[in-house]
Amino acid sequence: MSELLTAAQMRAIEQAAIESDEVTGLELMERAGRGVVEAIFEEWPELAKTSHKAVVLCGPGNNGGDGFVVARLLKKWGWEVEVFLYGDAEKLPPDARVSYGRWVELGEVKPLGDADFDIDHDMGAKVVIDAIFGTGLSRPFYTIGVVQDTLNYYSSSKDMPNVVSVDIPSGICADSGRYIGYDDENPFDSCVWANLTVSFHSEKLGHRLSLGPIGVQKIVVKSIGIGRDLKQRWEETTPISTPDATRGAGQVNGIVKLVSKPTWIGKNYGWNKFSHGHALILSGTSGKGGAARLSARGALRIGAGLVTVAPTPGALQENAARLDAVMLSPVGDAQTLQAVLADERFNALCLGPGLGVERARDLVPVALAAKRATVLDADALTAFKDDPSALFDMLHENCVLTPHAGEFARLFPDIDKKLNAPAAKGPAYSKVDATRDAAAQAGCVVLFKGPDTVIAAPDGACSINSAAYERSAPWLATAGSGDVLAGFITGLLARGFAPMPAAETAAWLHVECALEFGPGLIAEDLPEQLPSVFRRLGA
Ligand SMILES: NC(=O)C1=CN([C@@H]2O[C@H](COP(=O)(O)OP(=O)(O)OC[C@H]3O[C@@H](n4cnc5c(N)ncnc54)[C@H](OP(=O)(O)O)[C@@H]3O)[C@@H](O)[C@H]2O)[C@@H](O)CC1
Ligand SMILES: [K+]
Repeated sequence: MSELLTAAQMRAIEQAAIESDEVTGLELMERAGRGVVEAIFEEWPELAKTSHKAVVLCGPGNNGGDGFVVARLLKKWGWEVEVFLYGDAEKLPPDARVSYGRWVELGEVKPLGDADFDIDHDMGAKVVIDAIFGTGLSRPFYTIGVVQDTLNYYSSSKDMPNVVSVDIPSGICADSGRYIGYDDENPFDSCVWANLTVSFHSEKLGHRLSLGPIGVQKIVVKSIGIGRDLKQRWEETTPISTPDATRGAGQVNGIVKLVSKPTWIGKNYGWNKFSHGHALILSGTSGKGGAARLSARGALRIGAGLVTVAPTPGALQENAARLDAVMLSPVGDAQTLQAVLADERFNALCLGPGLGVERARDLVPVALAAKRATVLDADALTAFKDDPSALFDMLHENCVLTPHAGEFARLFPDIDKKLNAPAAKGPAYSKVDATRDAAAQAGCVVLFKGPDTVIAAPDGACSINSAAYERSAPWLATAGSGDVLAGFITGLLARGFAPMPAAETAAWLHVECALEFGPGLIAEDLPEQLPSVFRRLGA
């Protein structure tokens, strides 16, 4: 899994490299600028063949400094380059000031303001470089709305210059992926939309969270030669908490991981069905069983040895008519569930999909008291909206909560309020912050669904399963898709996965199944893609 950094973590890493005399800040800036030019020529190889025109928009910090390096390198490549600066050259930070000085030997610098931009005119450029703000964006910017609109017009129109953002599109908070600004005050309350974004060393959280991917469009990460192991670097510079390999992505001083292809999905297959665990999926009344059946199918396909659905007695016939490999055990009330759970072989439980809120209120306490690995989704979360702390008091470390945005707001209203307050300054409160806070409050793993699914454990371990860029699967937002995900997690818990890796692996496979099927997907299709996904993974 690769690391996703905050602006502060990136700065600390750069600082450690600079302080160890490994490299100077100016050298890093040169490498960053070179990385941008390389990425442009890799993306559009025809641009490297003859000279063209570029417009470079530089801002008041080191992001602008990178822009001056890009301008110089393109000029040396024979291009015509027009450079604008937003801010005062005398106030540039030292490295950016040097880069500015090197550019000034080659060409002029015009002030960047709205008057300099005409939205109908492409300035004859093939590429416009957005080096206005990077990881240092600290507040909204209002004064160059026309510039911003012009760039967005370019990037979304054919035969207009390509917009290349340096590090992150200006306006996006590198930590949260949110646009910095007040909705009601900023008429241009969005960021630059790029055609290509070139970042350095590692992706930042903002490339993956919230609206970040919409602005970023395509992300390329270039090395700036500070390649020493990130963990080692942190150990040298910061007190470290020991990462725990048994907890999936683990935690290295708060660094968030990007969930990637599991390497071990097939490795713990045992000898027979009994060593793959037995998942119990609680279900609802007659006519409401579809969601739990989807979970059960997911749990079975992902490798649980046995799966039992437990509907109300009245819904037994309906379920018997629909299920074959999945077994049935009627559960009318809490007492019956307690008796069923006396069988220790049920090692993973799933409550929520199609369960009904009343029934959830009765059954969840019994299920949690049994201390099995437990997924709570849908109705099992909504059931506690009036008294979330009653639920939190019962939860234990082997639980996974899987709220979507609405369920999250019901269970964690204070956290949700913070997350949805306007991002008035950077770094803004992010979905990563929110999910970590929720996991700490709940005392178990929380998987906060979305195209940017965030998974966090109470100790701060956190990862993002991103369905963006090459893994974008908007058709995954379909009825019942969450029920299948709950089933995937339950199935992996039954197989003995710990909650964090179970949630991460299930979320990754869920997106993979959607990609495997493509548009037109319905929830029933998801579990059926697992065999070919597993084959591809060599599981
Ligand atoms: N460090 C390194 O060695 C390397 C860094 N690299 C590059 O540096 C970038 C980070 O640089 P950075 O920290 O200088 O931040 P950056 O995004 O350029 O802007 C900060 C400036 O903008 C100002 N400002 C903020 N918001 C504003 C607003 N709304 N309206 C107006 N002004 C506003 C802010 O002012 P302040 O908040 O301090 O008042 C400050 O002056 C990073 O993204 C990467 O591209 C690479 O070269 C590799 C080596
Ligand atoms: K930028």
